[in-house]
Amino acid sequence: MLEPPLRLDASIVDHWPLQGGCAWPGTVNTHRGSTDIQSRISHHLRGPAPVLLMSKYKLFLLRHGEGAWNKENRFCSWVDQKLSEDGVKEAQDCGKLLKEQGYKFDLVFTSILSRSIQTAWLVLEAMGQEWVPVVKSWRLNERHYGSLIGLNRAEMALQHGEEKVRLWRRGYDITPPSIEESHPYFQVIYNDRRYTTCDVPKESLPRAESLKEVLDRLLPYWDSTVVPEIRRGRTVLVSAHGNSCRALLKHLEGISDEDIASVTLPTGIPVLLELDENLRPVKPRQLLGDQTKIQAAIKKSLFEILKM
Ligand SMILES: O=C(OP(=O)(O)O)[C@H](O)COP(=O)(O)O
Repeated sequence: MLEPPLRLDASIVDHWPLQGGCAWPGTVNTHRGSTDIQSRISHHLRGPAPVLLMSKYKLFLLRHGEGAWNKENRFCSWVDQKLSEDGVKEAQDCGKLLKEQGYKFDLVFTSILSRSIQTAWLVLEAMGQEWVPVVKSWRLNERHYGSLIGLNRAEMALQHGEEKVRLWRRGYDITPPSIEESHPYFQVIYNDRRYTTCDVPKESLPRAESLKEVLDRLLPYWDSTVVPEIRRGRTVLVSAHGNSCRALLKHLEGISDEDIASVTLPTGIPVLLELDENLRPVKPRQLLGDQTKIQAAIKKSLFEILKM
């Protein structure tokens, strides 16, 4: 069997032959104690009596279709933007693809931001599965980008330097400056009725988050609400955001704090994870769809964020 590469980097994105549409997560670093699916699988394949890791559950993660502010290159975060025309099409195409491939969902989880909910609806509609329950939680919201919300990333780079913006965007435990009451989107966000429905008082909701803090607020919900459904054998779709999905991938795949920087998800592309009985991946994640387009989108995003 072809040995997978040790890390996802720009050259691997370029040259590594995709196997069955798989994108191998950039994670090894067993010395840091991360649980690493590559070594788990290699271990099983190299052992005297190879044991095939059994896929017990299928889980789908989806970053919503393109939103208006994705197009304008602005930090959208907790601002409730709708999908752009292209984003609507991405979500519909995603649903068509999942239908063609014969997948059936039992339950969908979304954030309480419209772009993830609208994406879930469009996917279910295209699949003819509109009746499937959709459960919403703020804990799947996009990362709270604090005072950066609404700002254009390219302008930010000119003002603060590319390195600073790269750290704010991809440093695992770097929290951007908090949103202040004088911020143009403060009232828009915190006076929105949806934030009175959360399982914490409005005053305790975040004012800025690192990716680590996203994972910290997401995990209790994941463990208490989503995991039991997966264990019951339900096929779950999580329709969420770039960073809430990255946080989940980090958790499920045991990606290191460093390597998560180079994991990026294109909008509207479903990610299939096959998990064992302990909810650990048994094979590389699969980004479903046209592999040439997917790899081009990943490359573009990695170049833009990390200049890789
Ligand atoms: O709203 C956002 O992501 P989303 O489009 O997945 O909801 C963030 O602005 C993503 O920003 P980043 O890619 O700089 O982390």
